[in-house]
Amino acid sequence: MNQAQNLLHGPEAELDAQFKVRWVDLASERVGGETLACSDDFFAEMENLLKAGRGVFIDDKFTERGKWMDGWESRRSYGRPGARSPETDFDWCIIRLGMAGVIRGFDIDTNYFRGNAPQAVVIEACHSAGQPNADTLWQTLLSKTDVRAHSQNVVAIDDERVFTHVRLKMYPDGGIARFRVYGEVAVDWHDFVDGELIDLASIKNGGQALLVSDMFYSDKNNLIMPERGKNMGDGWETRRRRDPGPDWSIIQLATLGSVEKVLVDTCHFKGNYPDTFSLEGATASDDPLAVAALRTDPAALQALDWLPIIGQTKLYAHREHLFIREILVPKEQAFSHIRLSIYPDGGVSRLRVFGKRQALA
Ligand SMILES: NC(=O)NC(NC(N)=O)C(=O)[O-]
Repeated sequence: MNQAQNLLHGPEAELDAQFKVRWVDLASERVGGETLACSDDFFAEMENLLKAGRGVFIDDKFTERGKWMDGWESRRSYGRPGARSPETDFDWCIIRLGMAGVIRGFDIDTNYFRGNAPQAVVIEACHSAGQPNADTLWQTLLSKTDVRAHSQNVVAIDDERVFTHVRLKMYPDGGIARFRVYGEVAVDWHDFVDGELIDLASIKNGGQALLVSDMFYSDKNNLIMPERGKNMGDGWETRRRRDPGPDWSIIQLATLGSVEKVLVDTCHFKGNYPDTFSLEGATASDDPLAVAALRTDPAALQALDWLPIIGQTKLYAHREHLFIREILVPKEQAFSHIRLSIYPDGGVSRLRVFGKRQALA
C-alpha cells in the first residue's frame, strides 16, 4: 500500500538532499505555516499540503465526494462548460509561511497523485504584514513549469528577497500531496525587547541543526521545533551504540549570543533517554558569510574551538531538565554554535538555549 516509491535520482536528488541539510521548511505546519485560502479543494483539503511526511494512500478509503487523498485536490474543471482557456486555467492556494524568510527552493510533491496530478505549476510570493488581498503585488519565483505525477518535483530558486506568503498555482487542476518551501529564516530583531532572553536555538528564531552523529530514527531539526514533542518520533533519537559514544548534534544559533539558561527535555524518551549529556559552545566568526560557509563544511564545524558550557550531567526519563547554575561560561561570552553530546546514545525531545543577542566579546 505505502511502499517507498519514485525515489529521486540525479541532480534533483542532490538538490533535495542539499535542501534538507542546508535549509529549513519555512511553510511546514509544525513551524506555524498555514494554508489561508484556495480556489477549490473539493476532493482533499488544502491543509494537507503543509503536513509532515510525504502523504499516504489507502486503497479502499473513500469519502462521500470521492477517493480520499492525502494532499490538496481540486475538482476537474479542465474541458468543462464555463472553464476558461486550458492554457490559463488554474487552481490556486495561498500559504502564510510559518517563518518569514529567503526562499531557496521548492518541492512540489505529487506523491500518489497518479491520474490526477496537475500538468504544471507557477509559484509566486509576496511580503505582506497582514493577509494578502486584491492589491497584493505577487512576485513570480517559478514561472510555468511542468510537474511529474506521483513524484517529488524539486526546484532551486535564486532570489534574495524576504517573503511572508506564497501562492501555489496548479494548471489546469488536480492534486498535490505536499508542498515544501525551503529557505533561510529572516528574523526581525525588533520583535524582541533589549536584553530579552531568547531561545537562540529555536528554529522559529533562525536556529538550525547542521550536523549530527546519527539521524537513524528522526530528523535533526526536531530538537529545536516549537512546543513540547507530541510523541517519541517528534524528537532526536539515535540508534543503539555498542561503544561509550557520545552521539552529538551541532546547532547554529539564530545569532551570536550568550548562553544563560538551558533546557533539555527527554519527553517521551522513557526506555531510551541518554544517561548523561554535555553542552559545548563555539564562536565561529561575526562574519555572516563565514558562518554560512560552515553550514556545508562538516570538518570545519567539528574543528571549531569548542568550550564546555555544561559538563557531563545526569538526565532522567520523560522530563524537562533546567540548567542555570550549572553553566560554566560568563554571560559576556558569545557563541554562534553549540554542540549537544549525549552519552552513550538515546533520544532527546527538545533543546532550548536561552541567551541574549550580542556582539562578539
Ligand atoms: N479516482 C480518483 O482519484 N478520482 C478523482 N479524484 C478523487 N479524489 O476522487 C478525480 O477525478 O481525480
